[in-house]
Amino acid sequence: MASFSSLSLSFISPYAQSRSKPRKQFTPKNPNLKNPNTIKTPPLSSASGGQATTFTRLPPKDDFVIPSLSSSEIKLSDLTVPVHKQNKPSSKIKHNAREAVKDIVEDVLEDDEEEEEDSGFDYGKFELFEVNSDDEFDDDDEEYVVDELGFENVEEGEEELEDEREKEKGVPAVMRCFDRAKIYVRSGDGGNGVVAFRREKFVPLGGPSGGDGGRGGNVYLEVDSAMNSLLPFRNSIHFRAGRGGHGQGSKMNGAKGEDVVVKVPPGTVVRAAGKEGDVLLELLYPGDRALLVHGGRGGRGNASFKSGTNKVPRIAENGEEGPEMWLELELKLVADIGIVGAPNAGKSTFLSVISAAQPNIANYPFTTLLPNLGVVSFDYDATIVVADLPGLLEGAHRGFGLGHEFLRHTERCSALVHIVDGSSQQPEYEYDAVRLELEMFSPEIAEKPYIVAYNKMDLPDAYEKWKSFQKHLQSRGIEPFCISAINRQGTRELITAAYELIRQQIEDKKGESWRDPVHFSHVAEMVKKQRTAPINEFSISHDSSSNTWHIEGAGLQRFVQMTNWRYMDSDRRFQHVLEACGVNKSLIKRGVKEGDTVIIGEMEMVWHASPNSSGPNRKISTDSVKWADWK
Ligand SMILES: Nc1nc2c(ncn2[C@@H]2O[C@H](COP(=O)(O)OP(=O)(O)OP(=O)(O)O)[C@@H](O)[C@H]2O)c(=O)[nH]1
Ligand SMILES: [Mg+2]
Repeated sequence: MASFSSLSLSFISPYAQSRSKPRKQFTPKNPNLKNPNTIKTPPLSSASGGQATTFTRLPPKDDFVIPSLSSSEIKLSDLTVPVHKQNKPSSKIKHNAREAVKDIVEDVLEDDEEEEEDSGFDYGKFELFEVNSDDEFDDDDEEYVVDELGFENVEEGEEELEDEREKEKGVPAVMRCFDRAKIYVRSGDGGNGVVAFRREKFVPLGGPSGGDGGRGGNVYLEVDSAMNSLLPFRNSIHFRAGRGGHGQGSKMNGAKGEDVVVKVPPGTVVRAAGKEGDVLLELLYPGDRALLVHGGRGGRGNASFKSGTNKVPRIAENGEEGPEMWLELELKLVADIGIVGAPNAGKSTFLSVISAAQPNIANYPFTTLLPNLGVVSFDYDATIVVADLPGLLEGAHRGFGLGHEFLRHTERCSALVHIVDGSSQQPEYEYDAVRLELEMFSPEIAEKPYIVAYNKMDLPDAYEKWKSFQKHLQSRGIEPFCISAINRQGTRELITAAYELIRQQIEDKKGESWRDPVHFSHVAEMVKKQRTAPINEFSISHDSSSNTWHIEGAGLQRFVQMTNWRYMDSDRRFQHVLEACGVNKSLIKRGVKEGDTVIIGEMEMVWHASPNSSGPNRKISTDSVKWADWK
């Protein structure tokens, strides 16, 4: 209350006192921007298109967990880790002659690498698939069981720890912002109405001529086909539409506030912030547009209040404040085919040879940190969009590696191409691990049609293992393709086969793509409905310790906000409305007493009971002046 009275001194009208506005203050993230109001309303094309980028650097090492080298088994998930040469586990048992030859070749290769590499770190992954044969192939069954159990325990503990660490560190900002963003939108306030009277020579008593305020600008979301990520929202997240112009004399109405159109990429899902799962909108195709919030209504000028009983109204309204909302955007890429596989399998290489996309390709895991899109054109005038996703690791569904961040993009794909690295130690194991991750992440994704492609057939190592891999998959009823992405061998056949899988769906979609862009307005209507609730819908709560009555009701609050207390007729109208909508009656029924505080929206009033008119009266700066005194 003390702060209230100090506030009132600076108020324009000696009569009026307003409670401090409850509107939230939005502090900009950038500390250099001291005043949030200095953020300019962006122009119509406020959020320009951004490119999905491929980063060639490895993510910071801190983001990945160094595996326990003492563990008896190196897991697929360990691939992310640069392993120190000296500690690298080596396979001791040769399963057969071919393995032995391979190991010799590897040893030679390792020696070469050691000479070249000064850092002592090796990002190559294939060695890490090795299973420490000491445990797995131990002849002594009992020991094996004990070892296995012991290992299981250690593994569980480690996994929990790793989970926690992963949660703590999260993923780099650029990856988080690629497909998720939180934005603030606020439509423009309406302009104020004005009190004016026509004064003209030879026109005595020209009558009221105050014009209405203009309506505030609307906020729209629109799909921009040039965008393919939500990265532009890293820099600007506040979108405010322009305020409507104030009314003027000679019945001149204020200008309409400037609209704001926030551009988003195709496939953007919109939720109200903090409400998981509550999808407000899905903007899928170019040109789709949604009206998010209507601008505030312009306040009426005194010309609009002229009536048979009041020909000289001295009243005008404030413009309605524009509604505001925080929204969460999520991008789900609209790709027909998703390329999945373990890191370094050759996914980006495959995309680069089947489309014009130029993703970065390098011989280490996690070259691709953000998904890349490519368009594949077939001879017969059909095109499909293919997405190359970051590599998947064992444990991806629980947050290991990077792939899980992007796994949900596969939800919209009609089919998957699963690339297996033929040069890995155990391609079958790599295949199984990735499939398992897909299944664990979402059974729906796992049910999508998919094609398996065994890559790097040009390498003798991969060539040798192809037959056993093929048999392994055939035994499960899957016929794998073999390709050499780098030499473009088998790639055309592979993508054509993938296309055949989804041909029907593509043709169905074709019809859809010719549809007119959809214009949604249900969100704005919903917000409007909430704000323009009937004025007689309110609830009353009483705080007996401070003798305060709170009256809650969207319609009433809006009415209070639009009442311009500068004009004397506003008070009369306000009292009349409170009487008419039943507030006074309800308060009397609930036992309101002389001097109790009544709060409606931003307004704090004192209850005065009198024989003629009982009702809440605005507090006035001097207690000696009473409503009845100046009525
Ligand atoms: N010999 C051979 N090497 C290949 C083939 N395809 C890809 N590679 C190489 O394998 C390495 C990894 O290729 P990428 O296309 O970057 O693999 P990726 O699956 O996209 O890897 P991440 O993005 O890290 O998950 C690169 O050095 C490629 O040159 C192939 O058919 N034969
Ligand atoms: Mg890649």
